[in-house]
Amino acid sequence: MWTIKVPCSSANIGPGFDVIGLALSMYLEIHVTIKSDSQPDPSSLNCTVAYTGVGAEDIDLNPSNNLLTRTALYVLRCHNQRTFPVGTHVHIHNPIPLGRGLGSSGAAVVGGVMLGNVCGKLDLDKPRLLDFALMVERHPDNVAAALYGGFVGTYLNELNPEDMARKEVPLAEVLPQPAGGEDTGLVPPIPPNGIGHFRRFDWAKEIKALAIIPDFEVSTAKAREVLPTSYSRKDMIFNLQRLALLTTVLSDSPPNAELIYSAMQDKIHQPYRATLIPGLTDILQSVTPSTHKGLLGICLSGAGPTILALATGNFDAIAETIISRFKQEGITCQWKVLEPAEDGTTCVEEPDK
Ligand SMILES: Nc1ncnc2c1ncn2[C@@H]1O[C@H](COP(=O)(O)OP(=O)(O)O)[C@@H](O)[C@H]1O
Ligand SMILES: N[C@@H](CCOP(=O)(O)O)C(=O)O
Repeated sequence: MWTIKVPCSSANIGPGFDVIGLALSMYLEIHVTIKSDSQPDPSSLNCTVAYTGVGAEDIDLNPSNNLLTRTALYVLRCHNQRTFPVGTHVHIHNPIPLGRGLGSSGAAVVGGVMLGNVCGKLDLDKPRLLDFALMVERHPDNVAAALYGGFVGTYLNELNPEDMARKEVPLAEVLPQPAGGEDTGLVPPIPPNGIGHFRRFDWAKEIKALAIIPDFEVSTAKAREVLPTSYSRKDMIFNLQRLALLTTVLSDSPPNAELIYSAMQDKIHQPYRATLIPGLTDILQSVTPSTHKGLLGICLSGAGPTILALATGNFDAIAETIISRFKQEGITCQWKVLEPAEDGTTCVEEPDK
């Protein structure tokens, strides 16, 4: 039996759109058992899936549709293994809210790649696992943070123009088979080596991440559709100037609230996403280190709608202000104080129970 644990993540941290990611201490857990004395069952690809945790009613348990197991199948098929090993059972326990900007899909993809690695006894290293994950979810910020842990900066190699034009690579394209349909026997596209690159930054131990999670979903795909396809030089310079400081000021101990707050300002995604998230602009402008002691900076988490407030304390008061602003829009929220997840994805073999 194996237990795979993958942290959630908060991408962008203000100006670092599609670049910066922070792994946080809420974990997707995948428990894998393989009973090889079972009967082969080609109709289920030899795999049964159970799911507990958030959004259970929305998650497809068919292994050829479920994002996590389908990603594992992609990895297996790239290694000429058409199905899961006979008798595979995958229990997914997921506390990461879906479609809230906390990297649930990135965690599922990273977990799926690791699942494929374990089931196929492939022994792939993390750089190669990153290549596979990036073929399915092309946001290196979430995926590298979830896989490696900590606070990371990432970039993708320049892809050919056709691939560059596609911001998301649907799994249907990497796994050429209609979901639930007949196995065509085709080998899916093998990822090139070293598609994504990452670098870990230090993180000041005093800084915690307060996540205020509204009770509605914004799909990442939808939150990317509202973004412009080109930007003014002025707005790009605004973000680059702040991003250049951000990675360093978040490692300074003690943290400097004034610098962090201004280094977390953004002009290339949050203003556009405000059309999908009532109250966002007001929250980002009105919750500051001068109004709230302990606050260092505030941003949209990933594609939203979660708000991420970096703070050293006073979490209740900060959360209460943001929750009451959302309440004016008829939106309820939950909140959590999270810490950087330093270890990233882990996979531990345990004796069968
Ligand atoms: N553990 C999981 N197992 C299967 N599918 C998942 C899992 N986590 C997320 N997903 C899929 O990813 C979708 C959310 O992805 P996305 O819109 O990118 O939001 P997020 O910001 O949470 O990553 C879910 O609706 C679901 O289809
Ligand atoms: N950089 C991406 C990150 C999306 O993160 P998610 O947690 O919302 O999936 C973006 O901002 O679109």
